[in-house]
Amino acid sequence: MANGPRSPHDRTLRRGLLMWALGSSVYLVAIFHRTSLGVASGLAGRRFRIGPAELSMFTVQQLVAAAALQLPAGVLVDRFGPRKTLTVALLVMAVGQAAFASTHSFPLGLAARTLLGLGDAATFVGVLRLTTSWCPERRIALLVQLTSVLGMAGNLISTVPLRMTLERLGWTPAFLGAALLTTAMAGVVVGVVRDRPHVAARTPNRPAPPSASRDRTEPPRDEPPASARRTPTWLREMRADISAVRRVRGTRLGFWMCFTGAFSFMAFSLLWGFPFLTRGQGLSAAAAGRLLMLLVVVNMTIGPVFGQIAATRPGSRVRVNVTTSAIVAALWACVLVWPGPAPLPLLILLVTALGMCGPSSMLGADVARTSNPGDRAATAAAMANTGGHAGTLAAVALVGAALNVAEALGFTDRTTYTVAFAVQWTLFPIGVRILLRHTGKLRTSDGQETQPTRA
Ligand SMILES: N[C@@H](Cc1c[nH]cn1)C(=O)NCC(=O)O
Repeated sequence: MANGPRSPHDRTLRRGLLMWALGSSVYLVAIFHRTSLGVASGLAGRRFRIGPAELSMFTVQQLVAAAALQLPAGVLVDRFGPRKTLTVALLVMAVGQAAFASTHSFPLGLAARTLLGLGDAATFVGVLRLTTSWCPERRIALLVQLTSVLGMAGNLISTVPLRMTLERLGWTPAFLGAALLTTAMAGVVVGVVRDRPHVAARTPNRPAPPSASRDRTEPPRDEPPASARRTPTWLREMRADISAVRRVRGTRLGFWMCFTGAFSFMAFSLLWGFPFLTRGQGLSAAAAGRLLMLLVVVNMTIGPVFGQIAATRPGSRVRVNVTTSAIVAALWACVLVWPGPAPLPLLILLVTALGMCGPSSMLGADVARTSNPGDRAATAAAMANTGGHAGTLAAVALVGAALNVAEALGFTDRTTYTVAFAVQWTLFPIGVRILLRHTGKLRTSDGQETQPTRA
């Protein structure tokens, strides 16, 4: 009977889902902050008295901060637990958004966006660690994709609802309100989130005992040499954790899956998609906005599908990731060689395929997670996610540099954008080639992809 007494297992599962939901809400808040400049860029230009180049610096600065802190954030999550790290991340984002709400100075604005990026860095890996600690293994891949779906909801809130709030309340109250809500969320996390079931049963910073699934190549932790003993213990242990995770081949494979899966989609959705569609392809602002909305909707729809595939057929994660990237690369090639503006159905196909890239790159984080022991889940996922950040920064920089050169040479808008996006296209063959090399290493003698397990 559904109403009968619940078993301890059911109770743990329910609490696990509550923890996941709370963690994912933190991620939603982070994605809201990450994307909140989109509809506010016109207002920001007037408020800070800056042009498009400085405006894009806000986004790039935020990305660089998130990328730089990604790996340390993963290690901190594994060491101090998701509750503390998610709380600090929320408070850092709240301070960043409050500063962004109050200042008119461009350098201070940049500092505020840096804080937003730093806080953001800990959220995805924090939720991932919370999920792996609380939920059964067979549900994790799907829940991680659903986390991303909720993140996209944060992206949606930062579009029309944020624009309406900005119009009604104005810049400072709207962003201060967002900062206040973020602080309130930190209170909820402190009050409700617990790092794992039965806290008392485990040691505080090392939740799981060394497990049989740890990489066999990992050397024993000998006494460090005298020179190394001058380094603080926490720093030595942090370095040891990072290098242990890096040595696992599945982590490196996950890195390149994230790199290849994320770069084009992220550069398009965060910065260059809108000008490409309007100035490069001649669409109206409204039509370009609808295509960017389609990108988010596809991302949210495909996430659960890829999550289910990862949960039931983990051996196909690499294939799904590579196939998605190949489709996107082929569609980009069609759009870029099309004589004149590409037809709308082709652009719709391209944007739909780009929307699949978010869930596809998440598969890389999942491969890294399952290739490492559970007490390094966040570090492993962070290392893989760094691949996505590195690819995104490379694509953003390549497109930006190519735009500058093409504009200086006096090309038309369409040619300028075609050249710039052709340059970012070159990252596909590079990423896929390295990725496939790592896949080759992951195959066993009978040709099957190995299935690394986690603690
Ligand atoms: N789907 C990935 C794409 C990405 C972005 N940066 C690095 N990879 C993703 O959303 N990861 C989670 C995140 O919030 O970074």
